[in-house]
Amino acid sequence: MAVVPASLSGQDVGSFAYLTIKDRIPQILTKVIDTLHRHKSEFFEKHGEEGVEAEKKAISLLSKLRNELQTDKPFIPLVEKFVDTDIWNQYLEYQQSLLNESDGKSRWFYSPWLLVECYMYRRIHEAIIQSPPIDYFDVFKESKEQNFYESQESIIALCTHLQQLIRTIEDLDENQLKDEFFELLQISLWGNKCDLSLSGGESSSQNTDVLNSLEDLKPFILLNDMEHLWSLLSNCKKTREKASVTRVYIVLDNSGFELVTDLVLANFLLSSELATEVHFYGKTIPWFVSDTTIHDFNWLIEQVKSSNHKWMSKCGADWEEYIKMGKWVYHNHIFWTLPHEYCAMPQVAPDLYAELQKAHLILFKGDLNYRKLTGDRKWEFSVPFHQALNGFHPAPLCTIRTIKAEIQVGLQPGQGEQLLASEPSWWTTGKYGIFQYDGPL
Ligand SMILES: O=P(O)(O)OC[C@@]1(O)O[C@H](CO)[C@@H](O)[C@@H]1O
Ligand SMILES: [Mn+2]
Repeated sequence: MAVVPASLSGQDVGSFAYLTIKDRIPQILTKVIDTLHRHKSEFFEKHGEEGVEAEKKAISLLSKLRNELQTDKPFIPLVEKFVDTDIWNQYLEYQQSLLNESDGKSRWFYSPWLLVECYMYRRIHEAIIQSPPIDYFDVFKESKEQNFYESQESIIALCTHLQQLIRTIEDLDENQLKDEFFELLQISLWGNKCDLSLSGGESSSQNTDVLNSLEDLKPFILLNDMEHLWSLLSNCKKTREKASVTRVYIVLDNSGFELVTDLVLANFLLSSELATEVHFYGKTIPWFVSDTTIHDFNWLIEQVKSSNHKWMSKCGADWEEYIKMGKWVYHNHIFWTLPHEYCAMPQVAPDLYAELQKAHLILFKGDLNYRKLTGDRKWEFSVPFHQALNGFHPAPLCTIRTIKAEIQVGLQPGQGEQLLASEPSWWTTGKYGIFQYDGPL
């Protein structure tokens, strides 16, 4: 086993992990409770008194959770039987055993930050599934939909751009096609600024003109491996035999505007023939406020399709067609909402690892994916990405992430330290972004 650094943790007072556990997570929980309150009459209309009782139960479970968090109580096992309950409880026991070896405190401020945050979202889900008949309710749905509605203008601009591009795509030479690819990659990168967990669940939509801001944003791309993605995919296209496939997997992050940018990119991959199939992975339960579930995915495509705007609705119709034809495939797997780092995937979810090995390229969207890829550990800035992946190499992969947590590897010697000295919060605001590739060059 390779030696790896310690996990980020709320133990480090003043760190972003500490502030998240102290302020942001309780704020999100309070918002969840408030959301349930506000839906009381809807639950009554749908389920009568039973619905109101269920709402009360969910709220009391969530208030208890908030109290456990704020008084730094030990983690308790999950109780409700669900597909991942046993794996979760085993992991909690394992973490407890690690802590027993040191000071024995398996609690909110003493456990690895990644576990703490994942545990909180899993406990929210538990409170909901313990409260039938409202056990289907997505407490973050409203915020995700709001993000989509508030980004309408940018979405229209993006869809129009895509449709114009597709019309002339066959006339483009290699360099022009590459430029377009790079442009859509960057849009997908900056789309990741809009997550709702960083903003404590408050609205964080796309209202700047991202298409026209790309040049201004370029200096903030700290690592730029876009060229590797182009060589890889254009090479696949050139060497591909008739009837053979190029599969790109996108491990999705946030719904709303970010998801639109990812779908636009996925559409371009097919239209340019850089890929012949795009596979998407979302979350099986509501997660980190804005993460995409199958319901969000279907809902958003339906919304895009039913838009009054000609080009936007054309996009939605095309996307639905890709799904019907099997060119776009959406997958679910519980692994994505477990607390494990990705290097544990071959042991914990060998079926998923085997599936990922079929990809020609995997794109990991967003900050949480980066944290899980690198184990959410205190790596030195200059440690190579390949090393931080700690054996996770299912296929060539690239992370597309705006930096929103105190973890970054693969920088030039001194680069991270310099940023820290001039701008202490540089790595928690989403101002900077990366395309970081690992795979054959
Ligand atoms: O994965 P995403 O949506 O890009 O970001 C998730 C995030 O908001 O959640 C964590 C804090 O709650 C941070 O790691 C990160 O900023
Ligand atoms: Mn997210």
